[in-house]
Amino acid sequence: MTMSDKTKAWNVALIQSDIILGQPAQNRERMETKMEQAVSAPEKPDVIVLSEMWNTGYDLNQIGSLADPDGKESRAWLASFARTHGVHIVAGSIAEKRGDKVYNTMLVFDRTGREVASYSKIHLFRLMEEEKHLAPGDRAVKFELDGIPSGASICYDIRFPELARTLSLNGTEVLFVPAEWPHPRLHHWRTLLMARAIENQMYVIACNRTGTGGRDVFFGHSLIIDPWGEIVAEGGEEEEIVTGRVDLGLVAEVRGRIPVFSDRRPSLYEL
Ligand SMILES: O=C(O)CCC(=O)C(=O)O
Repeated sequence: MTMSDKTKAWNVALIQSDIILGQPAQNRERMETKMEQAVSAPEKPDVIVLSEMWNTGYDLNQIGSLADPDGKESRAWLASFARTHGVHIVAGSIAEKRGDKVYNTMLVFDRTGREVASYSKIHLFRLMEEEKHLAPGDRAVKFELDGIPSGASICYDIRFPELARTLSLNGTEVLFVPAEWPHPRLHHWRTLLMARAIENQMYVIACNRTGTGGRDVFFGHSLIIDPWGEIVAEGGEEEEIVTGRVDLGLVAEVRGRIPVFSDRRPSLYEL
């Protein structure tokens, strides 16, 4: 199926799941089972979204040996799942080994199984010592699914409004945000996601993990927020598949109602 105009809607399924620290094979099996469950639902999803670093969790001390070399194994099964079930997959992010470095990389497949984007997290999170073990990506990434301009952000990236702004100024209508965001910063998570949606007048679709990893307790609360800042769906603190329907025509409507993009004064934004 192709989507030629932007008045269409997507059913979205966020796989809000726990992650077993340092166990890529078990995590893959668990993800696949939950994704099978998502595509078997009566409202079959158009897009499935996973959370951040779902293959390894933050097992940073072993990350060099656990990371998927060139993301090959993850890419193969995700592409095959997307093709088999005719579903887009914003496959959260994986620990991906490239050369002697490890990246926190988002992979995106369309419903034919074609990889349409990969994005390595550009802002590494010092509070979890990411910068000591991972290498940062070096570019922002936008892509299309069904012709809908979409953008990539991973977890901590949402604290940098410049990234979401750059993406929206370049046409992005849907921002995907896989995360491993822990307590006690639930209000930061919800407020920042809400702000990115309202200020950029775009959908924000964010999938956060649950469970514990080391000292961190992850609270779920995956969110789908519309371009007016209304919550379409929100998870609780436990594992679940969070689903919602996204009306892609709403972006143009909201952008027409309050024309912030044409009201910008970029020449005055420098001191
Ligand atoms: O910014 C935060 O509070 C959480 C960020 C985070 O956990 C991450 O980027 O992995």
